[in-house]
Amino acid sequence: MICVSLGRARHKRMIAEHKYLVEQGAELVELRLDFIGRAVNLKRLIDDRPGPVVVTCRRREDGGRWMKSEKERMMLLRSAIAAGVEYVDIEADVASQIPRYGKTKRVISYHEFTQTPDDLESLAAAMAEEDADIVKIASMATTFSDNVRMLELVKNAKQPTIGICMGEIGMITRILGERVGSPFTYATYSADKKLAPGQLNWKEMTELYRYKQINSETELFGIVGDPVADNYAPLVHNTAFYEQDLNARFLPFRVPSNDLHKFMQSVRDLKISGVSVAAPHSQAGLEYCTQAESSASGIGSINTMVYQGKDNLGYNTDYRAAMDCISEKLKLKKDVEKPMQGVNVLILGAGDVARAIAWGLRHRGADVTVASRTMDNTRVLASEIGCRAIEWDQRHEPKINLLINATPIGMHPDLDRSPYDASAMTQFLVVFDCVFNPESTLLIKYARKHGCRIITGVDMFVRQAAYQHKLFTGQDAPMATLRKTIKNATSPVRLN
Ligand SMILES: O=C1C[C@@](O)(C(=O)O)C[C@@H](O)[C@@H]1O
Repeated sequence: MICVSLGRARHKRMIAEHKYLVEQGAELVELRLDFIGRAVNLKRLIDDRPGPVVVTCRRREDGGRWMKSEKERMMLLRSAIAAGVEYVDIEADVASQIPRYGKTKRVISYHEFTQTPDDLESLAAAMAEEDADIVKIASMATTFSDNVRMLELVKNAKQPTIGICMGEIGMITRILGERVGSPFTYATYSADKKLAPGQLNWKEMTELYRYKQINSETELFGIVGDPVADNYAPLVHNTAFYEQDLNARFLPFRVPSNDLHKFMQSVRDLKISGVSVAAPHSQAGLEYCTQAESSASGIGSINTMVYQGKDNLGYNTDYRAAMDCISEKLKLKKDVEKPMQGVNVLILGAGDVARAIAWGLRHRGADVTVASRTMDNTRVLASEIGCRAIEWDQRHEPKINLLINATPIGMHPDLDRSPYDASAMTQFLVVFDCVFNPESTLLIKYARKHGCRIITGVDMFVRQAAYQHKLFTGQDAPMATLRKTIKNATSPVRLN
C-alpha cells in the first residue's frame, strides 16, 4: 500500500487534495498537521474524510514544520486517537506519553536526516517496545549499503516495519517496500511537493514502478550511476517491461564512486539481474566483469552488466548502437573487414561515448580525428585508440565525411549552442549528434538546413536501450514504444 503524504498550509486545500487522491484510488493518506498555517481544526480535516488517514504532526527536529508548543502537539495527536483515525504517527521518544485507545493503530517513528544508524535492529526493537503496531524508521542514506541494511531490517522484522532511506541514494527502499513486507510506504502528492528528501510522487510509484504489483518474483534491473535522478532509463525500460507484460522493474541506483564495490557485492542479495552502467562507473564497471564482450574490453568501458549465475557479463550497447546507426546511414557493406576505409571522421568529445565510437570506427578502418575542449583528454583518447588529436579551435579544419558530436553541447538546457559551425558544413557531410534531449539540437537543425544526412541521439538511444532490453529479458524490444517514450519525454511539447 502507498501512503500519500499531504502537507498544505490551508485546511481547504488539504481537504480538496485528499478528496482528489481518494477519487484517483489512493488507499491511505498522511495528513501532515504541522504544515497547516493557522490553528489546526482537526475535526474539519477528519470528520468527513473520504478515506483512511495517518495523522502526523512532525516537530522541526524531525524534519517537520511544527512551531507551536509540544503540549498542543500532544493534544492534537490524542484528539486524533479519540476521534478514531486509522493511524497516528508518534515519535518514539514521546510514545509513552500518548496511550493507546480504541482502534487507532500506532505508527512509532524515528527520523534521522544526516545518516542511517549503525544498529537498526536494536533501534527497531526498542521502538517496538513502545506499544507499536508499526515501527517506522526514516533515515538518510549516505551509502548504498544503508539501503541493503534497511531492506534487510524490514524483511526480517517480526513487527510490521517501515524502513525508508531518504535522499536520492535511498530511493530504492521506497520502491521495494512491498517486496520486503513493509505494511506501506510513503509517496508525495506531486513532484513539486516533496515532504522528505528522495520521496517519489504517487504517479511515479503507481504508474512507472507499479509498486503494488512488485513481488518476490519481480526481476530487478536498474541504472547504476551518480547522479541518476534525471535519467530517462527507468522510464524507457519500465515502459517496455509493461508493454510486454514482464514482471520486471528498472530502478534508479544512485551509487557514488567510492561505493561501487559495495553495490557490486550486494547485487545478488538484492536479486538484481542486470544494470545499465552510467557515469562515473563505465570504466570501473569493466573491472567487475568476469566476462566482457571483446568490444567492451577493447573500448575499456561497459554500459551494461548482466548477472548470470556467478558471472558478471559486460557489454557496451552504446558502441553497438552507434555502429548500427552509422552502418545503416552510410550503407556500409556487411561482409567487408574494413568497410570504413577512406571515410574521414571527426569526433567531438573525449568521454565514454566518444571512446566507444572512436574504437568502433578505427576497427572498421575509418580515419578518425578527435577534438575535445580539454586537450589532455583528447590526447589520451587518441593515443589509446590510435587516432589523431587536434585542438578544439581547429575542429573546422579537417576535411571530413562524418561528424559526430559526443559532447553534451546542445543538450537541454544548453539549446542555443552547437559544437560545430554551420558554415563548415556541406551537403555531403553525415552529421551524427549523440545528444537526444532535445532530438533536434541546433547542430541537427544546421545539418538539416544544409541537406546533410543525419543520425540523431534518439536513433542511438533507442537502439542502445533495445540491445539492453534483449540482454536483460531475452526478448526483442518494442522499438516503436521505446522511440515514442523517449521522444515524448524529451519533447518540448507534451503529447499526452
Ligand atoms: O515519516 C515519514 C516518512 C517521510 O519522512 C518520507 O521520507 O517519506 C515522509 C513523512 O511525511 C512521513 O511522516
